[in-house]
Amino acid sequence: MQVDLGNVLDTAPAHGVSRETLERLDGRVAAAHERIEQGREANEHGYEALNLPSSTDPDEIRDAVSRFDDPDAVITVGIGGSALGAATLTDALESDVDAYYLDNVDPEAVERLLDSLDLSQTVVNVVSRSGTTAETLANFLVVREAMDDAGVDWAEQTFVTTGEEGNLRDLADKHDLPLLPVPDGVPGRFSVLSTVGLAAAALCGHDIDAILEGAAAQEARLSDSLFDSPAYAYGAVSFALAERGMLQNAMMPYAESLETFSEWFAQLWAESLGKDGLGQTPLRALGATDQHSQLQLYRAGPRDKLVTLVRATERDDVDIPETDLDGLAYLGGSSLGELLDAEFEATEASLVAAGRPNVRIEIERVDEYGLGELLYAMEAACVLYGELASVDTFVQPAVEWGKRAARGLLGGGDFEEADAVAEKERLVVE
Ligand SMILES: O=P(O)(O)OC[C@H]1O[C@](O)(CO)[C@@H](O)[C@@H]1O
Repeated sequence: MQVDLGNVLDTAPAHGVSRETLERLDGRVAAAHERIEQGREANEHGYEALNLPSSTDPDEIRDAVSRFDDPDAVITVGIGGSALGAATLTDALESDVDAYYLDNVDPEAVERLLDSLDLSQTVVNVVSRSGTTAETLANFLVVREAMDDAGVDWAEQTFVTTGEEGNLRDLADKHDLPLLPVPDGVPGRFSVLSTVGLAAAALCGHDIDAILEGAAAQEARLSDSLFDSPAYAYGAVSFALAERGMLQNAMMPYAESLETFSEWFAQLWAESLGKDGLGQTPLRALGATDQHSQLQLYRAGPRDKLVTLVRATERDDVDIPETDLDGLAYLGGSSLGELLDAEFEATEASLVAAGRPNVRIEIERVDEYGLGELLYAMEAACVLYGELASVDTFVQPAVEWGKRAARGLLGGGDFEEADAVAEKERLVVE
């Protein structure tokens, strides 16, 4: 994996960051790295996530899923980091097992999925670190009833991934369900390289050892200089650009297989760094598609964006047949991969031409090793950014207000937040 900051330097000083600025920042990176290493050595909450390449036990995960005999599908019932990491992996990699995610409580979507599956051939992984998340528990109860209605012994086809206590732990104990522990010091958005993200991947037959090896390769690159660590280079330049007004970060992979990765990145970046009025808003984009959608804004809209362009340098390819269509003959005889690469390079140059800073991240292939590298590097980049911004990277207090309001609206307790909902100002236009 490599991170190329050239296009950030090229847009400096007006809209980028100069090499001199990065060299000045490197001293703060060294101090941040020391703090991170202390946190890792002490397995402090959150920092523990950066130890997962060695602390995760792949055999424990394989043992837990080995009892399920060749399912057609796996449904992961979870939300946020309890679903997005696993989805990033299974959506990026091919498998004979279909992986689905119930990470929302849209009744039509839930019903459509359950009606489409042979539940007798479906394994269910209920994932919740806290064991109390309303959406996850509600969806589990719906899935369990659907399995009952289908005459399927749900307990035979369900395993739980959860923390040391809570409703899910109780349920697993009551029904003697197979259980994978969620590492206590790892927030959900940092848990893809743990039991949380790797169980579905293992069920789908993916090489979870290779995922961890890729992650370990980026772990080994963490150093006291951003010029020696791709992860820290990305974290430091993202921070420096945000300090200079680039308060949005468009994550734009040029690979359909990385589309869910952008969703995972959005939670990691937003929930970790959006604190104290600070943060850098992650935007989800996809190359080449969004050249025909959002690029106009990135090039000619407000000067408030970093564009992060990600690609694999190796991939399977498809030839474009020769053609005599007027004006299109230049495409014939090339390939879709060559076209995608040309679009990638043209887009990054077009952003520089418009004075819009962008970073190029390249992995060799979108395979288990490459995904492990990318995911670990983004996590380490996020932790570094949080240290440089002096925010509490590993908590998410702002999300609790809405949970209390929703619970109050459903009669789950007496919450003043629910009262505030009832007092909503209205100006309805019909
Ligand atoms: O794994 P849990 O505890 O169900 O939490 C799911 C998600 O909800 C959050 O706690 C936010 O509400 C995320 O941080 C987390 O990934």
